[in-house]
Formats: sequence, C-alpha cells, structure tokens
Amino acid sequence: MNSHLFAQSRKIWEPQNGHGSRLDSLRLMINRKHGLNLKDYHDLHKYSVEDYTFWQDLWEYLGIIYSVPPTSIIQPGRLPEIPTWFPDARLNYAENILARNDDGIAVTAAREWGLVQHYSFRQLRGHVRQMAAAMRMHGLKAGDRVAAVITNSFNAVVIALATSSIGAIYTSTATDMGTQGILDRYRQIQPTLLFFDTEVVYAGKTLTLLPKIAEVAKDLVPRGLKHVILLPSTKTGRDVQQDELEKIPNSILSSEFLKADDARPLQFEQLPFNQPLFILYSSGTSGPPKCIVHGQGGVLMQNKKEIALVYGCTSDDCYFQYTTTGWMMWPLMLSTMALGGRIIVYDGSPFQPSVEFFLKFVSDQGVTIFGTSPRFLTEVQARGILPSHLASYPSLRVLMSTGAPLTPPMFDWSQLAFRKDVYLTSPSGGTDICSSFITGAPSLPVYAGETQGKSLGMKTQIFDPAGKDVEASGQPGELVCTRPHVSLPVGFWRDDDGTKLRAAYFDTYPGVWRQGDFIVGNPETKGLIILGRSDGVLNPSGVRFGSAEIYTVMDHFTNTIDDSLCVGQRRASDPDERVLLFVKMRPGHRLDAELAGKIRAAIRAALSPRHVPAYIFETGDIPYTVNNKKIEIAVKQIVSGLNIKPSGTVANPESLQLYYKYRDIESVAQKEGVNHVKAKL
Ligand SMILES: CC(=O)CC(=O)O
Repeated sequence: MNSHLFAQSRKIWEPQNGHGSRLDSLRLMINRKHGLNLKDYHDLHKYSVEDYTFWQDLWEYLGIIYSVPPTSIIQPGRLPEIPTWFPDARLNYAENILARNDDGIAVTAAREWGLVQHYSFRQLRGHVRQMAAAMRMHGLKAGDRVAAVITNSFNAVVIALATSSIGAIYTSTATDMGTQGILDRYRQIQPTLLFFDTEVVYAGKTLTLLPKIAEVAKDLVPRGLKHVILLPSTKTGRDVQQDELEKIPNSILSSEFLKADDARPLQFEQLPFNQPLFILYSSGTSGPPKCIVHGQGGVLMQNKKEIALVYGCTSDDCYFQYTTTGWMMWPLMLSTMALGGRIIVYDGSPFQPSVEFFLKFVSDQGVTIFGTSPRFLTEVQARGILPSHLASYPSLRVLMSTGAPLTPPMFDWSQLAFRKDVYLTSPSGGTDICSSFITGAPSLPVYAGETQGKSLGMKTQIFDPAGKDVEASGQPGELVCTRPHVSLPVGFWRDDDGTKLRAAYFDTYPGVWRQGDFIVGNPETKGLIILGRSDGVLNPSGVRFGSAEIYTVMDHFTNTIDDSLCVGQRRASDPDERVLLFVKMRPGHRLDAELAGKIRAAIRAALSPRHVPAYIFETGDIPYTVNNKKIEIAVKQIVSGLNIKPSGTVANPESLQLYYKYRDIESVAQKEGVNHVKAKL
C-alpha cells in the first residue's frame, strides 16, 4: 500500500443537518420494494452495480416523466458495448426539465458588469415554446443538429430546451473558441441551425464576434447550414446592422427568426430513451475532437441522480455552477430545474470587477449549491481572501469542486473558507459519460483529499496493466468501469460501426471502459483519489505516480507560485523517464536556487526522494484546455521529441511553444543555471 498517498486523509466533515437524507430515502425505498436490508451507502452501491433493477428503482425514485412507461430495462444495442436502455419507454428530456410551470424562479442570468435578471418557470416555458415554434417553422426536425457558439446565458437554456422538445440534437461551444476549433467540431456534425452571440464581454473587455461568425458561416453553409441566427449584444441589446448582416451568408437576426412563431402550443416529441440529445466533444489536444453523442434518458437520469442524491437538491435550492456552455457541467446543471430548483447562469469572469464582488454575489443570491474548480479556489486562497470575511453565505449547503483533483491542503482550506458546516465534495467523471464515476456520498464522512465513493450504478474499479483489480491493496491503477450504465455515449457521430468509440475506451481491456484516469482507493476510508491522467503517469525508475501528488505539495507555495505543471520526459538515449516540474511565478517573484531547494525538500518530505523532479524550471505559461484542464500529455510529448499541432481545444496554444526548447534540456539548464537532481533509487 502507498501509505504516503493517504497521509493527509483526515476526517474534516461528518453528515449533519439532513445531508444524505435523500440517499437514505432511496435506500429505504429499495429495501421496502425488494425486501432487502441495505444498511449504508456501500450496501446501496453494491446493489446498484449488481442488479440492473437499480435503474428502474431510480427511474421511479426520480419521478421521470414519460408517455410510455418502460416494461424492460436493458437489451442488446446496435454496438455490443452500448446497450439499449428502457427500449419501449417514450419520454422527452425538455418536458422533464420543464416539469414545474409556475412563478417560482427557474433561471437567474447574471453578467459580470452586474446585470441580474430572473426568469420564472412559466416565463422560461413561454420562451421555449416560442423558440421551438420558430425552429419548427424553419424546418427543424428530430435528429437535426442545432449548434450554438454562446455564452452561459438564458438564451442558451432556451435554445437547448427548444431543440430537445423537437427531438433535435443540441451542441454548443463557448464564445472564446477560435474559428478552427469551432469548425473542427461543427464540420463533423453539420448543423442545420447555428446560433451565435454577436458580442462578448469578458474581464471588462468587449469583443465583436462578427468576423468569426462570417468565417464559420462561409465554411458551414455549403455543408448544409440553413440559418445563422445572430443574438444581439449581451451588454447593449444592439442588433447587428444590415450591412454587417450581408457579410454573413444565411444570417438572420434572432428577433426576425422568432417572428416565424405561429403561436402553436409547446409540444414535447415522445422519443426513445437513447434518442440523441447532446453532442459533447472530447478534449484531445491534437487531432480533430471526437463528437460524443449522448442520449436523452441517460443524461436526464444520471444528472438528476447527482443533483438530487449528492447535492440533496429540492425545489428550495439554487445551484450556481461556474461553467462555460462547452463543458459537461452545463447540461448537468440544467437538471436542477427538473427538481424544481433554480439555476444561475453567469456570463463573464469571476475576477471582474473583482473576485470579492463575485463571492458576495454567491452569498447575496442565496446560492445553496456552489460548483467551482480547484483552480478558482486556489487563486482565492493565494490572494489571501477568506470568503467568510466578505459575506455570510446564509444558504450555502454544498461546495462542489471539479475539473481537476482537489488536493488535501485545498480540501482543508475550502472546508472552512465559506462556512464550517458546508458539505464539500469533489466528483470526477467526464464529458465522455456526461456524469461522474466517483462522487460525494453525503451520508458518509468527508476525508481531506478524497472523493467519498463510487457513483451509484457505476461499477468503477481500479485495474493494473494486466487487468487485475488492485483497489483493495491500495495500489494505484487505471480507472475502469466494468458494467454498462445509462449514460454510456450512444456513439460517436459518424462512427456507425463503433471503431472510433472502441479505440477510445474499450481497446486496453477488451469490453471494459477505460477512462484514462490514474486513481487509487484508500482501503481504510473507502475514499478515492484521482492522481492525474493515466497517459501522464510519471514513471521514473519504475516508480509510478500521478502529477496530482506533486500538485498537492505545490499548493503550499501558492503565495509565490501561481501554477505548476509536472510531466515525464522520455529520451531515446535513456531507458528511464525523468520528472520535470515547470512553475509559473506570481508577478514580482522569480524561481531561484533557494526556492527550488525548498520545493525539492517539501516533495521529498511529503512524498519520497523518488518523487523529486530531476529539473525545476520557471515557465512563462501553462497550457490549459478550454474546459480549464491542465495539458500535461501534449507537453510530455513535446519535451520527449514529438511535434504537436494543437487542436482548438487548447485555450492558449502559443504556450506549447515554450516547451520545445526542453528537448535539449542540458543546454537550457546550463543557460538558466538550473541544477539537475539525480533520481534517488
Ligand atoms: C464531473 C466531471 O467529470 C467534471 C470534469 O472533470 O470534467
């Protein structure tokens, strides 16, 4: 067992104030229904992955709205890996999201310059009805693709739900995606309608998107794009002028598009469970993104499950997930409304006009569930800001961090930063399944650095390279899922025989889903720790460890170091891999031999001499994906001699250029006066 991995696993929270009561009510319902005696979360999880009846139980517990009830749960699908769920049921995703139809607030739309608008469930339904009618009048039908390049806004919610009501397929990217990134995605899926924000305001700067829209439209119109619908400026409400419109083929103002509304009532097409709902994109950093098609029933059930059972969401809740429209957290957030809860869609930077303003907003809006990321929490901590000194967060019950592992020091800080009694959870899953493999279990204690358990219905296991389950031994390994679940993608777009899907997930362990995460389980607490991406596993002298272990130590240096990146370097001349650590300094600070020495000493003490990087370099920038994930694999490939053509998924592609020089690491080290530390064996 790698005991250093669990050295900081201290209990920091116990279930209280009704947390976990919805999990308990599901468990008791299953006990009553099937004459079982499931005693706790672990029993419930075991049942959920041994008997597919769990999914029927969950369907009932969540109150899924349908027109034709399911009479069977699972049958073989077109691809052997992807079953057909609830084959005879008929339902509609948008109908489920819009189940509530009254004057309660459904969506609060906020902009970084302070504008806050509330929309009731009744108003939302009215907007969706109008949009769906206009879409139908413009010829949209089930199975067509509706794409958007759009900020996190009320418009995005309306367009997605209207699309789903018709049975068409919705897909979106954030407005900061470059033309190439947009085309890499939308050329593949060939949308019929494309909605585009015409202007974006971020971090205080206003940018017109018109030149980008023209480029994208010129490329996609010959590929079947019928209408480019231009949304007005989010700040001034200004519509695009006639002469600007003429430069964009097939363009139409959204106000004109909506005039096609013939006042017909909102109709929810009743469709199979596996009917495609959303297309999400894998964040590969080179090559075209994979277009992952998710079915309506799987997304609905998995997301509602997470929000109801892990966050304990009811109609009294308000879920604020800071996200773009291109990340899987955006669809996840929508399911809050299926439980009658309110969502906040936030357009802009959390640091504009100031992070203090943003944190007060979370409190003032009565947010009960706040979803954020380790990167945001670390930045707040590094600036010496304690959120609880700014506001009281009277309603906050759940603090959720995802997108990357939350390290033990950041667990400790976050647990106390807002309110001492907040339930802190750090789920992990992915775009690939639009849900989580491991997640919170609010009926269990929380240990710093650990995700509490495996998600219900997900047979998440830890495999060694030979396919042996090593979880009980405390050894790290590959995160795999050994049983089908309802949000397996229904396929990749234009991959009818499943070749690409199989190569992406099922090739390493035939028939078993390999997620590509490196993970370890704590045999004592049963908690789980993601150690990094498995392709980025560091392997000096045969010692395998994840970059997250190094980042945990780096969280002690946040007053001088802004960010860090840890990768392995392979060279033909050396059978061994070397660990390189790149640090991006805060303004006014430099990496010197003394600081490098302190970092090495801290890594040696917290982990082991074998974890100490061979080199530590100062870098100007660290590459991230548009979904805010550190890019390790492309950097590892670059420093090991490969040339990379960055895809549109890389948010700051120019940063990759900074790493090519490290192929000749000795001469860089000599020039910069950086010491090489020989790995301790
Ligand atoms: C829940 C998640 O899986 C979020 C992410 O890491 O992208």
